Amino acid sequence: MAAGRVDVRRRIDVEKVNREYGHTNPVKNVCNYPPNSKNSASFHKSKLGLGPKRCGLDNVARVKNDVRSMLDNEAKQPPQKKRKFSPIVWDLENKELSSSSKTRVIATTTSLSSPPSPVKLSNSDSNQVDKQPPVSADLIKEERSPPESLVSNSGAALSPSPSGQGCQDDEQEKDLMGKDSFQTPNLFTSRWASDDDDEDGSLTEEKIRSSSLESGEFEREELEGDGVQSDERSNNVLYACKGEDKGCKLDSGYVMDIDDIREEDAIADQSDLDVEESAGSGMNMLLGCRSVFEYERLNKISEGTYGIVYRAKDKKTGEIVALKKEKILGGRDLEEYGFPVTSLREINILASFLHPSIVKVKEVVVDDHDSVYMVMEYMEHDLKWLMDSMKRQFSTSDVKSLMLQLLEGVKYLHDNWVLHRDLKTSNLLLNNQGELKICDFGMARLYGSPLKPYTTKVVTQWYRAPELLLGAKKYSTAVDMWSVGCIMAELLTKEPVFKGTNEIDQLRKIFDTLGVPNEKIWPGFSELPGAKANYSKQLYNLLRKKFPVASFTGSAVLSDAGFDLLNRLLTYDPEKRITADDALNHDWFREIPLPKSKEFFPTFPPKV
Ligand SMILES: Nc1ncnc2c1ncn2[C@@H]1O[C@H](COP(=O)(O)OP(=O)(O)OP(=O)(O)O)[C@@H](O)[C@H]1O
Repeated sequence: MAAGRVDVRRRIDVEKVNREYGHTNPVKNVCNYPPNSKNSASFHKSKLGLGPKRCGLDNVARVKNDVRSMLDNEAKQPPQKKRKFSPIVWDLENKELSSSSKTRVIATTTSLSSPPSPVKLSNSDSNQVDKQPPVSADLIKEERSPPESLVSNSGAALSPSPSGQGCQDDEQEKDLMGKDSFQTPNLFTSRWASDDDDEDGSLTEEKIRSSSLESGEFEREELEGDGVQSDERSNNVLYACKGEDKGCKLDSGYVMDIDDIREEDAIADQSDLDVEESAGSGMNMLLGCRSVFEYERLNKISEGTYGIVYRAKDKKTGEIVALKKEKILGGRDLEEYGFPVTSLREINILASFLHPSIVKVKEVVVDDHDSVYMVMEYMEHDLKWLMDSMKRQFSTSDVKSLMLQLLEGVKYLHDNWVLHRDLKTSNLLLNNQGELKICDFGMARLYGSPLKPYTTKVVTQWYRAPELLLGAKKYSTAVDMWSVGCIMAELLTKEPVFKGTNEIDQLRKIFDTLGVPNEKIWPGFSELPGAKANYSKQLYNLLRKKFPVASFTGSAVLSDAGFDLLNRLLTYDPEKRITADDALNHDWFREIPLPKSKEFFPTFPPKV
């Protein structure tokens, strides 16, 4: 094992877990939730006071109270090493820590220096009207900092063992789970041994049916001898990609270089916590989790940069779930951390959150190859796929319903100090109950005050805010709100609104539609690194042309109120861009046609 790598194959110290989490009953198995809690999310929510009732919380003082009570509670616990804020919780063995000189994880101790400003109608329109009430003095005075409660003790428990039985050795497993509750998996004959699926990435109805007949038999023939290559194959995806242009080209022309994340991590390293500080406390993310063999793999849904998503069935309950296999990309992440930072972020954040608009992580499971899988509620569609396959556009009331749910989710994230940083239609899932949920938190991170420099290579290019494209290193929640604006436009027309082929072209497309910004409408614009370049000379905001009040051609129409919301989302100056909270209260959602209720939302043919 390379120096500093996390040894995830530790056994659980059941007694320690019981001691740490104050269990009166011994931990039986699986993830270390306290008695009566159904899953880690509810555990963390109840512990952090961030449960559903707190959704929409915008009172910073209340958050601080949560932090205080959390800290008080912690003070009553046996002495532990204190951590600074970190979205990442893991467990390292101290001896390994000392052997690595560079074992630091990204984190931020920051909070927002400038509170949300009054929102003005802006963009390249020269006549800006201040239509919003001033921000309350209390809010401005309040020093905003991320609640420590959010970042401590979060994360599901993970810990693969070399035994192939998840995190326990055989005997312990039998004791904890009941003698016949666990079927010994054969890695080399299981569907989980291979990342491959059908050539077209999906199974036919017939194959899905036959694969569900009896797990094992069908797969055994299909995948004999395939397992050993699976990790190599998934690694090769990155290497092949990196060989080309140092980055991975994604669905919408977005190039994300793994080095960008590292660059960001290095920036964050300068003042944030190091692993050593985090190692002494927090949950072991790999502690006590079940094996992936509890699930029968059905078909591959998607393969992205950071993970492969499968549809799978819980062998015990028959429940259909989505399993995201976190890719171990090799390189520094693997050598120094033993696990990709992006995956740690995603698991840690998702396991901490519980909101109807955020995809629910049920548990984390492992296999014998040290692969980690996030088990999520299964959602039938993502909005990108849906719009690509739909013949008609969403109606205005459909779009309002989707936008409200999206804004609720974004508000929840921002209230809880998280920037998603990769909002796009393929990261918005929709189920047949008309529920929208945000997924893919690989790029998400905590934010706080004072603003810190982060990498600008976040957010898929078409949804990337102008401040990021122009190289601003300090940014905040407004980057997500720009993406929400792009998503609103796309939901109305079924087409991405700014479809640049590269970063320069992306800016050109934005400027061609909204006009070139200037110091008057965006103070500080001219100081941005990219502002000197010679872009378009187009001075006017032509957005209304793309979204007229009426149309005789069947193209998207937008009322004045709807256009006002879109314009406020696609406002150049991040300080003036509308917040999720204000957007939720926008008049557009109160005018006819009203948002469609979820029960009446149309259903669509399944993806598989
Ligand atoms: N819970 C889920 N239920 C159903 N499908 C899902 C679920 N989560 C993700 N997917 C599908 O998998 C796709 C990729 O998921 P995700 O974005 O989390 O992976 P990723 O590797 O980070 O992808 P990318 O590189 O595109 O960002 C989604 O667009 C969606 O189609």
